[in-house]
Order: sequence, then C-alpha cells, then structure tokens
Amino acid sequence: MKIGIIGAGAIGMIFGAYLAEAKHDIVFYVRKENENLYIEKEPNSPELIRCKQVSVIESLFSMDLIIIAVKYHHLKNLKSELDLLPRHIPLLFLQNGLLHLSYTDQLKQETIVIGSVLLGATKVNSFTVRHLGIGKTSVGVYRGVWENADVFFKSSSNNFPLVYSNQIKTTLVKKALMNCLINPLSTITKSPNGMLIKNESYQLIMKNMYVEIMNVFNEWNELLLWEEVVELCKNTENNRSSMLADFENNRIMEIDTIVGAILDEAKKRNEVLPILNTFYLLLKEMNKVGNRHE
Ligand SMILES: NC(=O)C1=CN([C@@H]2O[C@H](COP(=O)(O)OP(=O)(O)OC[C@H]3O[C@@H](n4cnc5c(N)ncnc54)[C@H](OP(=O)(O)O)[C@@H]3O)[C@@H](O)[C@H]2O)C=CC1
Ligand SMILES: CC(C)(CO)C(=O)C(=O)O
Repeated sequence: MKIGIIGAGAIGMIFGAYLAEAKHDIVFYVRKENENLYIEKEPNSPELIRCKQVSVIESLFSMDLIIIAVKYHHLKNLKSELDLLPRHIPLLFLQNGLLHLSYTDQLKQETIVIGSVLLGATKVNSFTVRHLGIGKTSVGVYRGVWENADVFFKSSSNNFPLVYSNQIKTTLVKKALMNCLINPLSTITKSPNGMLIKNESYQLIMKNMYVEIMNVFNEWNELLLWEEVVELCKNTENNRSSMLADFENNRIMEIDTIVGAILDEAKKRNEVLPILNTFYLLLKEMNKVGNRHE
C-alpha cells in the first residue's frame, strides 16, 4: 500500500518504521524535512526508516491510506489541508483522548478509521524515534467502508502488533481512562511510566484515582481492570508519557481531550472526580508556564 503519514513525531515515526518494514511505501507529510529519519529499537542503535518526506499536501493525493499522527490540538490547523485530500482516501487517526472523534464529523472523507495505541515512543532528536515499550494498537472503522483493511492488518508483527476492534469507541474510552491514570501523574512527578508502580506512594495515588473513576463509571469495572493499568505501566516502563514529553519539551499538553473529556463525562452523571480534577487544575496551570508552543 502507499501510506501517507501526517506528522513525523514519536508515534508517526514508529508507525512509518514498522509499516515500511512490512514493505509499504511510506510518505511523511512534515512541516520541516530532515535528511533521513531513524528508529532506535534498542537505545543508541539507529536504523534508517525507508521513507520519503514531503511538505506539499498534493503529494498525498495518490495514497491508499493516510495516517494522522499529530496531537489533538494540531488538528484545527490541519483542517484546510485535510479538506484538500480526495474523499475516497481512508484517514486513520491515532490521537489519545476523545475529542478528535467529533472533529472527524466535520471532515468530508468517506472512511474514518480510529486507532488506540498502547506502545511507548519518544523522539530522542528531531530525526530519531526510540521505541520504548511494545504494545498493541487496536484499529477500527468509525465510519464508512475500509477496503484495504486486510492488507493493513497483515503488517502486524511481534514488535508492532495490530488488532481489529469492532467496538473502537469503547476501546478509545478505555485508553482515555488509562491515560487519565498514567499521564497526569507521570507529568506531575516527572517519572517514567514504570516508576508509577515501583514507587509505593505513586502507586497508591494511581489506585485511589482508579477506584474514584470506577465508582463513577461502574460499567467499566469489568472492562478496565487495575491489572491492565499496571501492565501498561510495566510494558512502557522506560517511556516518559506523551504528556510528560510535551511538558519537558516546552510544548502544550493534551489536557482537555484526555482529562477534560473524562471529567465532562463524569459531570454528565453529576459527579466530580476530585483527585482527577485536582490533577486537571494543576496541569492547566503548568500549561501556562513558560513559552509553550504547539
Ligand atoms: N508518544 C507516545 O508514547 C504515545 C502517544 N500517543 C498519542 O499519539 C499522538 C501523537 O503523539 P506523539 O507522536 O507523541 O507527538 P509528537 O509531538 O512527538 O508528534 C506530533 C508531530 O506532529 C507534527 N505536526 C503537527 N502539526 C503538523 C502539521 N500541520 N503538518 C505536519 N506535521 C505536523 C509535529 O511536527 P513538528 O515536529 O514540526 O512540531 C510533530 O512532529 C498524540 O495524540 C498522543 O497522545 C499515543 C500513545 C503513545
Ligand atoms: C501508552 C502510553 C501510556 C505510553 O506512555 C501513552 O499513551 C502516552 O504516553 O500517551
């Protein structure tokens, strides 16, 4: 398949690297081209990613699939470019959080596919991504018909597992709940994900938050087990969450689409989630510090 990837950030580059290994033709749409792009599956052993880079959106008009791997808050500026893309090209969105679902409702493309990513990845410099934790990506159709789905899923491998989800909205809410437990705490304590279960106090805070959330969203008691949260921290133990990476790189954090969206769901049930709300307020203040950029 010819696969375009908008955004050569941590997740875009991981997808590009493994999809290129699976023999797809990869074209990154970037704001600034680099000479080459690399993936480190092991620290300090960069491997070249076989791909092209372009910065004219028309170069993606002949793609079979376009993956949108930017942050949620980048999407508003990307709207005019997405509007130029042919209607028949399926778009695959990989954002954490929930608000991008309603964003896709404004797009003209016939097929919208959503992915929920459980791997860990961090950019070590502008042209190298480090894969820091293997985890599956669940992908499902949000609207339309995805003709090439079987070819895409054949790219799955042990290091880059891809699974089909026929309930992608539920999968996305589950991931947003996990991100509410991991990302704010990792950001405020400036810890890699593994520390959240190694440090007893952090683990207790995360467990209290889990109980608080489950008391409000009772139907999730069986859908999101505490053990799954612990497992995600273990699988991505050396990764710094995407929120912490944003904070440390002086970028705007994805607070509203992850934490805000879950607090809003609780509000609809006349509930407050005091611990999560406290993290939300702290993060909002942290987002104002310094000269943060998108
Ligand atoms: N990192 C992780 O471990 C995980 C991240 N996620 C989610 O994946 C999504 C992407 O996160 P992540 O990869 O970490 O983020 P990054 O900040 O590493 O990457 C975002 C990329 O988008 C690019 N971008 C923004 N706007 C445009 C544009 N208009 N045109 C072209 N490129 C653009 C940025 O380019 P530039 O370099 O020019 O700024 C940047 O390279 C987020 O929603 C995140 O929550 C999910 C699971 C794990
Ligand atoms: C999977 C996990 C928790 C990896 O750190 C993530 O989604 C993120 O960092 O945003």
